[in-house]
Parts: sequence; structure tokens; C-alpha cells
Amino acid sequence: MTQAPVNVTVTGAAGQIGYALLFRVASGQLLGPDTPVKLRLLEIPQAVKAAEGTALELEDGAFGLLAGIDIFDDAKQAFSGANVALLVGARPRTKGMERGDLLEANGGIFKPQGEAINAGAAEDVKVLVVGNPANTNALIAQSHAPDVPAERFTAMTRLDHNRALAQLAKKTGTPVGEIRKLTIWGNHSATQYPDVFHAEVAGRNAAEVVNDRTWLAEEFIPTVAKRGAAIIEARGASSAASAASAAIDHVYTWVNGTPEGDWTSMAVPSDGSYGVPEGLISSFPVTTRDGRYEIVQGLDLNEFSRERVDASVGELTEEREAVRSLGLV
Ligand SMILES: NC(=O)c1ccc[n+]([C@@H]2O[C@H](COP(=O)([O-])OP(=O)(O)OC[C@H]3O[C@@H](n4cnc5c(N)ncnc54)[C@H](O)[C@@H]3O)[C@@H](O)[C@H]2O)c1
Ligand SMILES: O=C(O)C[C@H](O)C(=O)O
Repeated sequence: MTQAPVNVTVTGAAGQIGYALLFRVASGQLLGPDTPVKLRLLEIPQAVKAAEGTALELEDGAFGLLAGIDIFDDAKQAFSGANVALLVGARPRTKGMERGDLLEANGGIFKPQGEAINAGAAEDVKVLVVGNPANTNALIAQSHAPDVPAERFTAMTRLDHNRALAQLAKKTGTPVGEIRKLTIWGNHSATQYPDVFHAEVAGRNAAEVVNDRTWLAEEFIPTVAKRGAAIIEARGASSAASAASAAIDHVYTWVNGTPEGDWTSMAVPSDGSYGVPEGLISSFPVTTRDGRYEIVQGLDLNEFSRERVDASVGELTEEREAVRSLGLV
């Protein structure tokens, strides 16, 4: 080990994503092969025993980078000293639940977690919210952490980004590694907009390579945007390993940087770029370097794109109004 361990707090540690995620964090894939990690797991009291079982398995992995595991059912303790906070645990939508009920139930989770991050996380804390509705849950947590710079609160659209990469690779017969500058705009929901107009496939403009607006509008966009629902339909449970993989990608890229000539997608607090109202946690194209990200500036949005970005941002605005009216932000 070459440096002091980094504290990684993971909520919902006993859930499906937690199970796929923790082993990859312990093996060094979240932060890199030279960075030891200490895991701080947060669960609800009823699930602490299951988290303890996962901890036994993590121990059995004999990971050279894993410097310790602590398990909590108290947010203040779990986030104390956190350098990286992965907020995975959330209240799923159940039968008969309206969107407002879901937002309210999640407010009960993300408000105290935001307060706990504010109270005790490390100065350099980086927060990724995975639990749905991820963008608005991130907004709730962020608004209860006034002492933490707002830009440290992000939500995950990397899974959507990866899904879009895979679909475009399949359509164009190109390896994923040859595709650059793809963007997910807006909300991690069915309104999200996967944008290929600035993307490159083996150095050529992706929209020109595809040259098929009908495919874009009627196949590509809905396939990416509704992939989460397709997986729930097929597996009987929401995506877990691919979501964990995307969470690893999100933090790894944030910490270690985007490759030259490429960018990624992250949902981050808007600074007003591209007409997205300030403060909304919306997905943008971003570059990262030295642990910081910047929204890519100056992209021209054609009418096709503008309409779709506006629709998804409109949904985020409505979600913000809903949580405002519930007193959650
Ligand atoms: N952003 C994305 O791309 C994306 C992708 C897939 C899933 N998700 C979302 O991620 C979340 C987790 O998915 P999962 O499949 O792991 O769910 P899961 O139900 O298997 O696990 C969730 C875990 O969170 C725990 N939990 C609930 N409230 C908690 C709290 N207050 N503190 C700590 N832990 C708490 C539960 O006990 C459970 O163990 C869901 O909201 C899901 O919709 C997001
Ligand atoms: O859990 C869900 O509702 C779907 C999930 O966000 C996904 O994109 O796979």
C-alpha cells in the first residue's frame, strides 16, 4: 500500500447493487490499483445482518487493498470521514405509489443523509447518488449539506451512457472503445436524451455514420431510455451488476480523469449551461481532471436535440417543484 486508505461509504450495502459493487470497490476498481480503501456500510437495522454476511465474504476475498469494513445503521456514523459516498439505498416504488409518494419517502432517506454528510464527511467528499429517482434524491441530499460545495453532489447517468455506447457500437459494427463524445442529457428516467450528434465513431461523426433519423428517434433513443424497464421485465428485478459497474466507472472517471479527446456523462448541479435552470441536477457532457469535472461548453444543439433536452429538463423542474412543495429542498 502506498497511501492512507480512502473511506468509501456505501448505503444500501445489503441490496443487489451493493452486492455487485462492494467487491469491485475492494479490488481497487473504484479508485485505482494503488489506493487502499476502508468500507463504511450503511443499512437499515433489518438488513444489517445481511450486510454482515457480505462483509464476511469480502474478508474471504483477501483483497490486498481492503483496509477495513465497518457496518452502521446510523447515517451520521456511516458518513463520518467519508471521502467517497455512494448513495445506493433508496425506497423503491411499490404498487399504488404515486410519484409524489415516492419523492416523499425518499426525502425521508436523502434529507438525513445529506445532513450527515454535512456534519461529518471529509473535506474532499465526492457523492454519487444511484438510488432512484437519482437526480432529485441528489438534489435533496445536496440541499441539506450547505457546507459542502454543491458540485460534489452528483447522480448517475453513466449506466445510460454505457447503454447508449453499446447500442451505437452494435448498430455501427464498431467496438465500444472506438466511440467517443456521446452524451446523456437530463434526467435518469425515460425522458433522458442520449445524443449522438456530437459523438464520433472511429473518428467520424456518429449521426452521419448512422445516417438514419428514424432509427435514432424510434429505436436508439427509446431502447436506451427504457432499458431499465426492459431489464426489470426480463429479470424480475432492476439492473444490478451493470448499475454497479457504471457506479465504478462514474467515480473512477471523476477521480482519474477523462481520456484526451473524449468526455463522459454525469448528472451534476447545473450552472445554467445549455439553458438548464441553475441548481437542477441534470446530466451533461463533462470532462474530468485532477478530481474535478467541467461541463463541456459550446456544443450546438439542433432542433431535434433541443426539444428532447428541454423535455427531460422540464421533468426535472417538475420534480424540484414537487420536493419543494413537500419542504424537502
Ligand atoms: N441511477 C441508475 O442508473 C440506477 C440503476 C439501477 C438501479 N438504480 C436504483 O438503485 C437503488 C438500489 O437498487 P438495488 O437493486 O440495489 O435495490 P435493493 O432493494 O436490492 O437494495 C436497496 C437496499 O437499500 C437499503 N436501504 C433502504 N433504505 C436505506 C437507508 N435509509 N439507508 C441505508 N440503506 C437503505 C435496503 O435495506 C436494501 O438493502 C434503487 O433505487 C434502484 O432503482 C439506479
Ligand atoms: O430501478 C429502476 O427503475 C431502473 C434503473 O434505474 C435502471 O436504469 O436500470
